[in-house]
Amino acid sequence: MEADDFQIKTDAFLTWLSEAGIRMSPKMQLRDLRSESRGRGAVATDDFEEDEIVFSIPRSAVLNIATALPGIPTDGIRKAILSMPSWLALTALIISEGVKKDSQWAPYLAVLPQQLDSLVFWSDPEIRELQASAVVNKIEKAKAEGMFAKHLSPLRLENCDNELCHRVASIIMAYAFDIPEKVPGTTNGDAPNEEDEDELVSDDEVDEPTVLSMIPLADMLNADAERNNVRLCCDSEDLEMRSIRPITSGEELFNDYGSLPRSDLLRRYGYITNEYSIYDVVEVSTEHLISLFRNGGQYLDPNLLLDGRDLDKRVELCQREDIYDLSYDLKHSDSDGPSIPDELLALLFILLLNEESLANFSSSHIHLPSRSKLEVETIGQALVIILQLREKGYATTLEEDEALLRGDNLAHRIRMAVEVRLGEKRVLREAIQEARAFSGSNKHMRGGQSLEQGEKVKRTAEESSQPTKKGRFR
Ligand SMILES: C[S@@+](CC[C@H](N)C(=O)[O-])C[C@H]1O[C@@H](n2cnc3c(N)ncnc32)[C@H](O)[C@@H]1O
Repeated sequence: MEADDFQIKTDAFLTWLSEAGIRMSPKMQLRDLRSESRGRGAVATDDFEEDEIVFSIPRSAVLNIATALPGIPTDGIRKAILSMPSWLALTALIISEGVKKDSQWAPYLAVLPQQLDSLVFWSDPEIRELQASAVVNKIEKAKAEGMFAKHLSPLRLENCDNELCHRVASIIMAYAFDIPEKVPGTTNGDAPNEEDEDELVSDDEVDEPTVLSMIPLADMLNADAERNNVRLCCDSEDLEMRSIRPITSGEELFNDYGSLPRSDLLRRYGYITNEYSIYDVVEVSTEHLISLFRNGGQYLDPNLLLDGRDLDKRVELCQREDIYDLSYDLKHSDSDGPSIPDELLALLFILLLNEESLANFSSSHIHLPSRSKLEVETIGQALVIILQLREKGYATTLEEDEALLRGDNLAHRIRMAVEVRLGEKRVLREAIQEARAFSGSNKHMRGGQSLEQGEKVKRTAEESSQPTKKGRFR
């Protein structure tokens, strides 16, 4: 019964696509990929060369503020929608179209999902399985509900409750595109004139205004990190999905959702694949790091602690040097750089500088040392402690998570959560290894002398309980 319903909706959508002027290459098909847990998706049924049009969509078929606002009958509601943040405006428009019997987009709206696995729909126990992942603080369900209450409730749209608002807002997060407001090179869609062309040259630093849009069919494409083979092009009158490399018959057509860590992919799209693990990150909170230098005497040598004024002075220096951030992302090392970002090393460098070097640095405005000079032994040792503490914030170990995933009794969401937290622990282990290898001179560091003797930084409890780890501080 459900399968029939799925196919009926797909067929009605395909008919609508053609009536709405969407032109599909005969070399592609919209397919039912539920057996592979990917809902609908598009597949090549013949080879494509690079830069072929896979399908094109007239702007009139797109659902956005330009096309859907005129369908709102009340002047006051139109004005209110125009003054909202773009995602809320689009939420209001989709909800309004959803209750219209004669909506121009009805067959399209019917293929959008009723249920999603984005993190906003997870229960508290499910979210707890993400453990110390920073993504937990980015879900912001209550904040979204505050926005619904402020902006959408006053419109009194039919059926508009938190559940529907979350569903529509999450569909927008996973399905919508930001496209240029105008066809590039034109003013309000007219042919370019000479003045505009001059402006385009001189203003190329200025961001093009964009409009958040639901683009039928373009949003039926799945994504899988580096496997993307098509891209939406917005530089013609019609929007065009084009191949970005040769595609062989039978390949799925994959769009690019971005280089997202699996935590964010899960939050925004409700799925993960191994392909995205290369983008995994771990956030190290600056607040936690600073508090360790303020009162973390049970982990750091008490001689490395700083009083409030000294800490404030050093934080101000970090801000002056433009390396102070609320958090720092660790990642897998790759051709773009190492696991630990330069800015985090620079922050620790300033926190660990001895008084004399700090005074020189502070007054003379000399530049921060280069990366290789920041890879100082003392900084590495402090980092190992900071990162091990970060790792201990997760309730299970990397090895326990690996064992859990070897079993086949995990519910879908729990398995995804374990994959995400395990991916973060792998990044942490890599960063710890990287920090352990720092061997630069401690000359300008506080307590440098003793640190070289391996006595100033206390071993963490974890280190002493893991005899297989290299005992740098022993
Ligand atoms: C833009 S839509 C793509 C169309 C979607 N498959 C459908 O049937 O409506 C994005 C959603 O597709 C699913 N998706 C995309 N790529 C996927 C993949 N590689 N594996 C599993 N699900 C995927 C996720 O549910 C995601 O939120």
